[in-house]
Amino acid sequence: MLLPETPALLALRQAVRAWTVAFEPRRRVVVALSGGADSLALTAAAVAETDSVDALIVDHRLQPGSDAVARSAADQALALGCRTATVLTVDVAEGGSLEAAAREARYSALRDARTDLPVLLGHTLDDQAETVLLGLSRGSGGRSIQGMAAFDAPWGRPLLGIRRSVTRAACVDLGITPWEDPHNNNPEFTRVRLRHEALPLLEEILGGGVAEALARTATQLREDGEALDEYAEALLLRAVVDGEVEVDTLAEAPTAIRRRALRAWLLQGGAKALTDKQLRAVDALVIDWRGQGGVAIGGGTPEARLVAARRRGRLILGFEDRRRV
Ligand SMILES: Nc1ncnc2c1ncn2[C@@H]1O[C@H](COP(=O)(O)OP(=O)(O)OP(=O)(O)O)[C@@H](O)[C@H]1O
Repeated sequence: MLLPETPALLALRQAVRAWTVAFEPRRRVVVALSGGADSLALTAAAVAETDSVDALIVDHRLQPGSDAVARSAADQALALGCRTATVLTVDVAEGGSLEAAAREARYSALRDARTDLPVLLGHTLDDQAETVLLGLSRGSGGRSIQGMAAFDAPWGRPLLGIRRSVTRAACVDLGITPWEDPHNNNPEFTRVRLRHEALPLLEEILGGGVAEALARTATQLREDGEALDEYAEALLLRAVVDGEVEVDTLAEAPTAIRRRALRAWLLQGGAKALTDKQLRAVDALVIDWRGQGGVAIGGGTPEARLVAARRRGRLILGFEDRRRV
């Protein structure tokens, strides 16, 4: 299908072209297609800008008629010029958050079906802005507000600089009708309220440009974060001896790098759901040593706690029997 040269479609093609040059020189991609405007517009641009596009559509089977929605998205993908369009049917685990379970089932099915190609997702600048705001509410530093990466293999996000209004306009230009997910208007979801209530209010009060500013901030923080992570990794390499960390080597480093090194060491040692409070307590073993006891970290077993402690100038991470008093 030859695409009309409208401003929306040209902007989308430019975004996909830049992404492909940066991350996929083979010019072969998979597109994760929900049937919504973002991923449909992405599919059209990917067909125009790469040599081969396979569409994967996940049917979560959570709503009546979901098979027809998936089938119709597959037909649209083929009409747009995809090489293949495959519907993946998944079973969503019950119990807990349905949204999270659906996401997990979706990403796992996409990962299994992608062969060795990157999977492009239709996240836009608006999604990025919402992600930053959601991250702010978690409040655990730069990492939680650096948003989504343009490429976090195998997941590619070429549209992070594109407004949602542009993907809508592109669908109009293409004469295709996107599917509207009923969840996108359900105010029970925090993200939906951010989209329809919080962001428009912020735009009004602050005079516009808020979504762009949030997305720009995310990009900058991600770049800074990646650099700091690299320094932290190098520091850790110098500081670790037989799995233990030499305190003196860490203590010299600036806080941002030292904390990142400690975080990486704890995660490598099996820490789970590490909190800022735990990390600060472990950091205190390095820079505020008063002979205090070890710090219990999530990631132990029912019988044993995972504990970071300081012994003879080194940090050690080990299991401690929970029955011990
Ligand atoms: N049913 C689906 N089948 C295939 N791809 C999908 C499906 N649903 C979503 N996607 C892909 O994921 C992108 C993001 O979708 P959406 O914003 O609905 O996801 P989300 O639940 O917010 O998940 P995320 O955690 O990835 O942000 C879509 O643009 C599309 O590329």
